[in-house]
Amino acid sequence: RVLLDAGTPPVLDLTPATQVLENADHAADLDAVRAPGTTARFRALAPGETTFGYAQGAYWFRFEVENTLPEAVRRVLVIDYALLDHVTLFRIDAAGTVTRRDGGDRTPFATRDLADRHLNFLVDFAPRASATFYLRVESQSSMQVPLLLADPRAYLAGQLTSRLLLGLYYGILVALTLYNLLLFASVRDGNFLWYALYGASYCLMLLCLNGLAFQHLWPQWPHWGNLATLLSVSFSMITVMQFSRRFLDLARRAPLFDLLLRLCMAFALALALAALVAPYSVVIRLQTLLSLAVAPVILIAAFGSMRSYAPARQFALAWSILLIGTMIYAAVALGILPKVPLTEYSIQIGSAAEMILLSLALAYRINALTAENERIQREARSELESRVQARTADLDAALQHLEDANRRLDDFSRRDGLTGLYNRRHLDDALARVCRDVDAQRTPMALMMIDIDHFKSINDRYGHSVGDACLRATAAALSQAVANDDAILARYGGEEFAIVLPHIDADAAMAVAERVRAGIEQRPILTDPHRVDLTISIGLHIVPTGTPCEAQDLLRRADARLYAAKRGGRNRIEISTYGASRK
Ligand SMILES: Nc1nc2c(ncn2[C@@H]2O[C@H](COP(=O)(O)OP(=O)(O)OP(=O)(O)O)[C@@H](O)[C@H]2O)c(=O)[nH]1
Repeated sequence: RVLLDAGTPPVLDLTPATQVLENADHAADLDAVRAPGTTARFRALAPGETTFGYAQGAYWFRFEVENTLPEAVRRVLVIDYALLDHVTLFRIDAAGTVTRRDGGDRTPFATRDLADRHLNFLVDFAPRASATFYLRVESQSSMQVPLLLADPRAYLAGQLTSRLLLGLYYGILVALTLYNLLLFASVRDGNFLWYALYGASYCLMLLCLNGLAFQHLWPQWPHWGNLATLLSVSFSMITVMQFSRRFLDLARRAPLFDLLLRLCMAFALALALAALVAPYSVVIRLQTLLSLAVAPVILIAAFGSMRSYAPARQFALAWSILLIGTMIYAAVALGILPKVPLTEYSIQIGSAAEMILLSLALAYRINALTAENERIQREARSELESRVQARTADLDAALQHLEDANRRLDDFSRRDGLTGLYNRRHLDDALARVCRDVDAQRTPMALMMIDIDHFKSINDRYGHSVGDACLRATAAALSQAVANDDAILARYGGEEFAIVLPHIDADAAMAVAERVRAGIEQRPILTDPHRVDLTISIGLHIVPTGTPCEAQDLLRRADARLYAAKRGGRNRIEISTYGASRK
């Protein structure tokens, strides 16, 4: 029996003064439970015993209240749990009058005495009057019946604090949801969308579970309120599983967990559809079981991915905090931890921290992916650069080869095939160049035209191949004779050679010519089995300092001297300068 006196606390826990009776077949009415035999079967509640699991039948609670004060007292009877379906309160006065009140979340919200998320009934006590209460509770949800008897004003004042904390909590959830929705709109990364959907369904689920959705969103539609609870539970699970699968990249990193979560998602979706037709009690029980399975699967998957995937660490931390919050809440329900705001709201604190951490984890993941992308791009760029460099080097080498080949080809086209000396084409170019040089530097120069004497007769006598050998030997002898001079030696045609001597005066040129002539004369050509004695005739033309040098004129004049040497008896040198000539 509860006594209302001056010392009674304004919010009183009725549990110690309450008796309970379980009526498995729902059939008993007030008279039946008041029958002497049945009354005796009521048992006192154990300390803190307010939850009875998913109960099949109806529960009857019984308590007596006596107002010992000399004035009338108004109290509110509160059931501190939002989801009970049908609650009937019978009050029996001392005179035996029975009054009945009905409530529960299957009854429109407006029927409640106080506009509060918890079911409540106002009860008035006359001075020094007492009453016995029978409370019949029937629900497909989990049977939780924490009874309070409170001064209405004190109760509502206490609710203000809890409303403030809940408001703060939902504010955080809504802000995070909207923030991630905006991020999805700009970044177009599906993870943000799934996070936002998870945030929204989780928020709705908690609003349903703590009675605020019924009070504020659909007070007229209790049936929809019950359906919405089931749907929000299913969608919270579906969205959190999809978010986890995507965030942790389970399809690639842990295909088995991915498959497991996909099956769970399909099951959760099936339960959402079942909620439309199946009894609430069946669906909510299966959902509770499923959620007990899903939470550890996600946590294990997150811990498993941690080593190879850095963003999984924050994910695992976020989940751990939510689970710790849930465990603290369970510990409070089991009476292991005291019920203070920090523990009472541990699920809210845990899930708010979880949502914040997950949001940070998303940002971290984006950063990590961006860094990874940049690294790949950087590597691809440097790979490309090194390939371009390798190709450029190949190209350079090919160009070099081509240049060398061209040079060799050019050189080849300027060489005489038989003797290896420069040919006439080269001589013409070289002579023109030397002319320009000596003109510019104002130095003298000389040109020697050389012809082998009676070469035709060598051919005729020994044969053409011996003639060729003689040409090669003569070429070698000439090269040797002018090796130390700055001379350009060429085979001018047939058995005729030319030597250009740049920057040389008449005497020096004459000395070279004499050395060349004597060299050939003194060195017979030995081509087994023949010995051929050769002589040459030389026409030498000198361009003295200050005289313009003209290649064709020079050739003509040197050639003229050569013929003079032939006419003069051969094996001799004829020399001329502009305007003068001498032997
Ligand atoms: N074996 C050989 N003979 C050549 C070559 N080019 C030209 N000849 C020969 O050289 C001879 C040149 O003779 P000619 O110009 O008549 O005069 P020569 O016999 O040298 O008499 P002179 O010049 O008057 O002393 C010709 O018989 C050509 O056939 C060659 O590459 N090889």
